[in-house]
Amino acid sequence: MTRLNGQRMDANVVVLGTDNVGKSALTVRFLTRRFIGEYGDIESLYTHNVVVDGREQTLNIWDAPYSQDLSFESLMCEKRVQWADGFVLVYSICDRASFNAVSRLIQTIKTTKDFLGLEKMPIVIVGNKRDLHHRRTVLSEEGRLLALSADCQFYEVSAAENYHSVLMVFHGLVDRIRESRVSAKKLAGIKGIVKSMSAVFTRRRTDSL
Ligand SMILES: Nc1nc2c(ncn2[C@@H]2O[C@H](COP(=O)(O)OP(=O)(O)OP(=O)(O)O)[C@@H](O)[C@H]2O)c(=O)[nH]1
Repeated sequence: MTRLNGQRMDANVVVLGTDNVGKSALTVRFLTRRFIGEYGDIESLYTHNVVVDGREQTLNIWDAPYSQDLSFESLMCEKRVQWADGFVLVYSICDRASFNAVSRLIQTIKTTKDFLGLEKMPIVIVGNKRDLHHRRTVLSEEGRLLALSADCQFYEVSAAENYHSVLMVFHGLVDRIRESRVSAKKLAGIKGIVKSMSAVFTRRRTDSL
């Protein structure tokens, strides 16, 4: 989970999406600025230090596999939601099924988060392989609309061709994680005030009896 000590923040990020959408390409591009083409299909956990808006961050990034087996996927989702401070959900703009899977993943994450009683989970949706626009089957508007309806951020990128847009994805998620931490702190503060006020009133009422 996220830790804030002064200016430094640690955050856990899960990169998720169906096979072949470019999860590893996106992650490796962010970590190394490079696109190497083939990545194998091993699950990986990386730690990376970045500076966002002048503040240092340590990101733990889990490049996670996806399962078609929905019961296994929901079990895994519980583990991931417990571990994560935010999600990068990736689809390929040339693969409609991968887009539909992102839509399902958002629902599964939200249901799991509610089940675990957690606060809002920051999510960024990424339509990858923008360079293959001649093979596009998912319109940008569809991605944008999905993000709007699920209160997520949206980016279309090409991990193959562009580092900057990939950087924006991770910086965007860091911003969202920070925002959600600030609102969680405020909420905890308000809850604390309400709790102590109701304790005072309860005491007064019992004293006057
Ligand atoms: N043209 C193009 N190809 C890409 C892009 N991103 C990834 N690829 C290619 O898509 C294939 C899959 O990329 P990966 O990064 O391995 O995808 P993944 O989602 O991690 O795949 P799994 O390991 O199966 O889960 C590879 O051949 C990449 O070279 C992109 O932006 N544009």
